[in-house]
Amino acid sequence: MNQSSSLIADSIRTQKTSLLPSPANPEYIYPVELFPAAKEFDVSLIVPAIVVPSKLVSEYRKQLKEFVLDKAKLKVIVPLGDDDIIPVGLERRKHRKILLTKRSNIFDEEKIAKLLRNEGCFKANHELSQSYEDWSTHEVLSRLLPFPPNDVPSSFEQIGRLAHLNLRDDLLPFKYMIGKVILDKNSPRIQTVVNKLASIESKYRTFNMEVIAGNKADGWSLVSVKEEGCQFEMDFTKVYWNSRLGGEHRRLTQIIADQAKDADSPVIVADLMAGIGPFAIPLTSKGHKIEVHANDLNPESYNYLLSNSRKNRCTRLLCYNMDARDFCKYLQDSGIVFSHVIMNLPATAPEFLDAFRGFRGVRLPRIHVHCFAPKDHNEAAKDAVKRCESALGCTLDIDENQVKVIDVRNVSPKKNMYCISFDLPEAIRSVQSDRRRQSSHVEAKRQKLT
Ligand SMILES: C[S@@+](CC[C@H](N)C(=O)[O-])C[C@H]1O[C@@H](n2cnc3c(N)ncnc32)[C@H](O)[C@@H]1O
Repeated sequence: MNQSSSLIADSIRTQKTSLLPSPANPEYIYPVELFPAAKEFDVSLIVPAIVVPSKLVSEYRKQLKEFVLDKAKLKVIVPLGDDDIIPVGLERRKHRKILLTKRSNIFDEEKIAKLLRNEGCFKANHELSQSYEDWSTHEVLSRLLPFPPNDVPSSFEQIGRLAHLNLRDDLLPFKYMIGKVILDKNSPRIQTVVNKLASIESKYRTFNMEVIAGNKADGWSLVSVKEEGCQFEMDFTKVYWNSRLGGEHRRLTQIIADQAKDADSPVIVADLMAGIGPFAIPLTSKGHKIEVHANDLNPESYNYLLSNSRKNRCTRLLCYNMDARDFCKYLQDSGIVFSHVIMNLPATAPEFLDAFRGFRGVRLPRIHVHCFAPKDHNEAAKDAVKRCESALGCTLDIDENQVKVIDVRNVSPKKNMYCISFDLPEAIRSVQSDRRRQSSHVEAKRQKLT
């Protein structure tokens, strides 16, 4: 909180705080129309101001930048009120007040003192009335929660009209209050606030969530999201979606789309764990010469993949509902010659590479496999290569197989998500499907990743 805001906060700290939510009433869901704590934010205080001619207001504001009151949502240029005293000869309506930070000696500051010598500029005060609506989410929660401002949540992941939080354990007693403030400050853009109940462990990478504020009527979890110019509809409680992966979806689709520009025939892509299609749909809805075979094990994801494909008028998108290993074999058996494979199931995707053992396709594809690994990039790269080699049953040559490891996103204090891309090695063709027999062979031939 900046100096001005903290002064305002100090002034309300002296007021009655009995209505503040506390761990004593943790299960209290705040009514939509009334927030008991809201009136704690009604505050009135006097701040210094400088009155300047209206036509020079932007110029003077720039000059006084460091002294102007800095508080979210606050108008710092205001007209003169009837109570403001104005020197004889000056016209009230042709002047504006610039509100300044509340320092006792503000008018002694050299820049302000100099400005006051200009015609039409003079000192004033301003009575500032603030209410709950005028405070930012962070300011309100910093005031209400018994934590230092740095430990107060104010951001969230947005999925259409839903705000999705993953609150720390010590914040759970305050979850309904946090939900209510986030809803108030972001409505109508946000209509429901949910908190994740447990870490993602399910087979389909979905998770349980609790509505902590807002609309929870039937259909609350049906959302529509825009990414890469495409519209995705889904039931957020039934399929996987992560808005934080937008950058990765763009990066990989761009690489493939760029290659398709120079290709004579369509580039064929196999998306083994496609979800509702954040790679597959942009690749096939924009007229690129790209054909995607997109698969997901979750029947709900498959259904949304189909409906989103229709909605976005995707050409050359074929959808499947199979296990990724079976799907990989199916594509080979069908003689489909794919040149890129996307595998985004970071917890276990590298292990699925065993499905390529004894590869029979006429062309060895480029693989893009996502995984979690330690923060340190070199350590992560070694880790990722080792997991891939172990599942493939043969080694990867950094140069020959064009191995690249990209940092995708920060996941937790110790873990990042990465994407490892490589050309499937020729040696995979002669690897048999017995994983146990191959792993010692890989250990012996392991290369050092530099
Ligand atoms: C992390 S999500 C990624 C989805 C999508 N690629 C994206 O970027 O949003 C992983 C997906 O893998 C699917 N999945 C899990 N196990 C699978 C399996 N054995 N075969 C195919 N898909 C699987 C899940 O249903 C989920 O949609």
